[in-house]
Amino acid sequence: MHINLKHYGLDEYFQQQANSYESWLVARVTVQHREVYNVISEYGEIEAVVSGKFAYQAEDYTDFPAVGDWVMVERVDGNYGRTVIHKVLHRRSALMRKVAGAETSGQIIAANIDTIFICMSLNADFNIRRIERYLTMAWDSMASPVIVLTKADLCNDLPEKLNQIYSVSMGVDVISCSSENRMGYDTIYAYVEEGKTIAFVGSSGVGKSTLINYLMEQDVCKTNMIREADDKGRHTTTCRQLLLLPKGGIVIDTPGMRELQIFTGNLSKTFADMEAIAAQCRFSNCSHGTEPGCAVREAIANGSVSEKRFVSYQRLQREIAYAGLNSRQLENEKINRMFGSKGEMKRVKKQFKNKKSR
Ligand SMILES: Nc1nc2c(ncn2[C@@H]2O[C@H](COP(=O)(O)OP(=O)(O)OP(=O)(O)O)[C@@H](O)[C@H]2O)c(=O)[nH]1
Ligand SMILES: [Zn+2]
Repeated sequence: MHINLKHYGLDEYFQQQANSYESWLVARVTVQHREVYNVISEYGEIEAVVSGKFAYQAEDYTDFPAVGDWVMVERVDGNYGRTVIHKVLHRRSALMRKVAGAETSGQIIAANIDTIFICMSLNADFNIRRIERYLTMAWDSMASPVIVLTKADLCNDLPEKLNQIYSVSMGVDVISCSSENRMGYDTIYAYVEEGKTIAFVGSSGVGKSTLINYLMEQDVCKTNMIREADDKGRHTTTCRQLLLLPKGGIVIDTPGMRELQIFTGNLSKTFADMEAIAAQCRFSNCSHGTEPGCAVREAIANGSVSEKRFVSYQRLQREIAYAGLNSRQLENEKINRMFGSKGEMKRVKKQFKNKKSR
């Protein structure tokens, strides 16, 4: 069996990293169970576990592979048994969430997503503040967000809702759609590209599965069940979490994507307007409370910024602080996410130089 991994999104960025591990095979994670993964290599799909050394060296959950990750595995003959994951290649993007409980460590929900569709229905689920949260998270993941408003058929004030969305979406594309008449579906399709990975987030019931089934041209869960051994060797069936679309492109749909809590957020992009105004406050550390010369309070007073948006901005700021990370840690976190670690970044740079000078 020979599988063309380009269809699964293997491009120059990952191939170049993979080239530096000659004795291992490059593969992409398609399913994550608790400790067992499914990975697809050019020889087909196989179960995999991380090596003992890998687990020992991992500092937190984010170091472990996630669905969408490109990994280096040991070569195995034939498509049976389990292979060993030795390395996670540097992620181009990573969607994170808080780990349940009080821990401040994050968990990767999915990696290497190119376009993330933020779904919200135009009826019951409609909530501008929720869009702000998702946008903040999407920007931070380094995937490009697109807003998808579903159930347009159940909405009788679309222009007004769209205006509300535009006021917070800052140049992000907005698509409204309906499964009733397939309005907007072609526009969504236009974002799907050979070798590019997409994902859908949003509250339960907004219509994510409906859209995925449409793109897959079939009922995903019914047709993509795989039989495999669980941790205890029992045979179970699971749904693939990374799927090839029939006309090219890849969709990631993991249980964790379906409800997301904010872990880290990139406020400066979602709230570029607020930050620009805040930069004009007399004091650089202005809390926009009672300080004199506060440009934010002035903007609210003269109506150029809505009070609600300001409250939402402050709440998100607090949440990010609660996640236990200051801006410096956030930066480090980003470097880690992109390059594995600072040491790893140096190693890759060096490798690249050596290659060029050869
Ligand atoms: N009227 C209308 N109903 C829709 C539309 N899209 C989806 N639905 C219905 O909404 C319900 C929920 O849709 P799903 O696609 O299962 O929603 P989901 O976001 O995948 O939900 P979870 O699996 O819980 O995350 C289903 O009954 C769909 O038929 C739409 O555009 N218009
Ligand atoms: Zn101020």
